[in-house]
Amino acid sequence: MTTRAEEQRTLRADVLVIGFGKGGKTAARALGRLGRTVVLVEESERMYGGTCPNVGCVPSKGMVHHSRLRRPDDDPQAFFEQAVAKVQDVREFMRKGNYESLNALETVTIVTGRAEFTDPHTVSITRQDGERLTATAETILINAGSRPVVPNVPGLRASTHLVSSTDLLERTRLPKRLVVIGGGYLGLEFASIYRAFGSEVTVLARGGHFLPRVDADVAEAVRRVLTDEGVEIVLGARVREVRDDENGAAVVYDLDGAEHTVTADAVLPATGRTPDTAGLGLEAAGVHTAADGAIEVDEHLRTSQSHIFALGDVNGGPKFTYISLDDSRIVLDQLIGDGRRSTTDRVAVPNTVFLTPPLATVGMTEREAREAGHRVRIAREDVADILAMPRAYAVEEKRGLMKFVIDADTDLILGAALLSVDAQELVNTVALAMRHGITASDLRDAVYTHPSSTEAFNEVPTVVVHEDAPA
Ligand SMILES: Cc1cc2nc3c(=O)[nH]c(=O)nc-3n(C[C@H](O)[C@H](O)[C@H](O)COP(=O)(O)OP(=O)(O)OC[C@H]3O[C@@H](n4cnc5c(N)ncnc54)[C@H](O)[C@@H]3O)c2cc1C
Ligand SMILES: NC(=O)c1ccc[n+]([C@@H]2O[C@H](COP(=O)([O-])OP(=O)(O)OC[C@H]3O[C@@H](n4cnc5c(N)ncnc54)[C@H](O)[C@@H]3O)[C@@H](O)[C@H]2O)c1
Repeated sequence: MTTRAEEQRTLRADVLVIGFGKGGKTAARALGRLGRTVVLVEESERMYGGTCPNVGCVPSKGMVHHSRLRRPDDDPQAFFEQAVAKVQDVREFMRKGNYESLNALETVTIVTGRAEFTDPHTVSITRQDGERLTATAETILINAGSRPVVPNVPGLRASTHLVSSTDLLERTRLPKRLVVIGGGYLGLEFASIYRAFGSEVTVLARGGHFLPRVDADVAEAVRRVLTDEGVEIVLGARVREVRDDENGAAVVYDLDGAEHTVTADAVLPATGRTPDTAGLGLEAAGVHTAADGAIEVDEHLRTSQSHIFALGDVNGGPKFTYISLDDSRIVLDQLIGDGRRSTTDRVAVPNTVFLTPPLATVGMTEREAREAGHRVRIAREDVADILAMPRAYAVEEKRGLMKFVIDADTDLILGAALLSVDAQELVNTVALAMRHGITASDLRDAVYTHPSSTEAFNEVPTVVVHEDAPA
């Protein structure tokens, strides 16, 4: 697409945005609507809208959905191909929508090319055909995202079977055997998706504890769901080497002092993502980075140059779309508000790993609550036993559990872990309750629609399985 901007060679604007991610596009839209001139630079025309709608949250959750529609007599390969096509249609719809909604604003100019600072107010933009433009602005927002980390395992980078999450969302060939290195958000979501599509899946997790960020009882329930579906989870595996041979990639790992090998058609490293700052020319701008490449920011997201802000994954904060969105609120508050909003305002931020059923968590674990000095009451129930929640039976998803960590002295909710149908929605209600000091008893006594999953809250807080003795 050729935009108005690309007919000119030097662009001047009030605000320059580097990267079409959630934070950048939200700020660009708000500022453009207020009459500020904005230049938004995005490296790839396939990425209008950023990671989330193109190669992240939305297509991966589309794949979760489609993988669960497969019936036993569907041909796995044909079914998979159709699912990828449907998910890519949604991506295309969103990509276009993202482009058109911003391009429709007279004040906003989208430039497709890679931006690199040449001084604190100027970037040079290189388009794919090699043409160069310059853009300069008083205020600059960096929203360049992150890229996957590929661990330094001999043979992994050279393997023809190495895949990224993006490859797995776009390719139309279902891998017969998928090996995932890493047992975090991405690794477990892709393991669950590809197993449901019919792949043999092995997860090699390096720690001895599965899901160390949740309590052991919750982690065990998640492990059971995945292993019952046929995902093989190897804990404490140290991947030593990847060797391509005639059967695929031989992934060699150490476990308990012995060497093991698992063969795969596709090997997915899911070992975290790192801020995408190499090549941005941050030194020329005088913008400081931390050792891991993250742009250093204060609680208002200002970098070491006070007119340059960093939003989203690139600033080293939690890597979620809703955090990038919240970053845009903070930056907008600095530019057009009263400047009081900051990252320290964030309380009870929920997370969801989109397994089936999803695992959603918020606040403290049982262990963290005790470490923080609380006298803890634990309420917990298996989903199949929650009489107040017939929805689990109606939709035939009775797996999982709900757990609340409650302050036994104040009745305030300190945290929750919900492995349940609809958990990605339920957790937002718990988070809101926590933020506004709504007690566990208030949550229990509220009136909810029927038959809904929220009704579980009428019951689970009453199922107390443990309370610490008074000090
Ligand atoms: C497979 C997957 C699933 C995920 N699922 C979820 C989920 O369910 N929920 C959730 O909240 N989060 C999820 N995430 C994380 C989420 O996608 C990211 O946290 C979020 O998209 C980060 O957005 P951002 O605003 O930082 O920038 P991004 O959306 O990453 O955008 C950055 C943009 O900058 C561009 N760019 C980079 N460098 C330059 C440059 N020099 N010049 C011009 N343009 C440049 C890039 O091309 C990119 O389009 C997932 C991530 C992945 C990979
Ligand atoms: N549902 C969601 O919200 C969602 C889904 C996918 C991704 N994401 C975001 O994307 C980011 C990237 O996801 P991710 O799962 O790659 O990262 P992650 O940080 O969630 O998990 C990485 C895992 O890899 C392990 N690991 C790290 N180095 C390793 C090595 N050398 N060998 C073996 N294991 C190793 C870690 O111990 C950890 O368990 C996440 O931080 C998350 O914010 C979010």
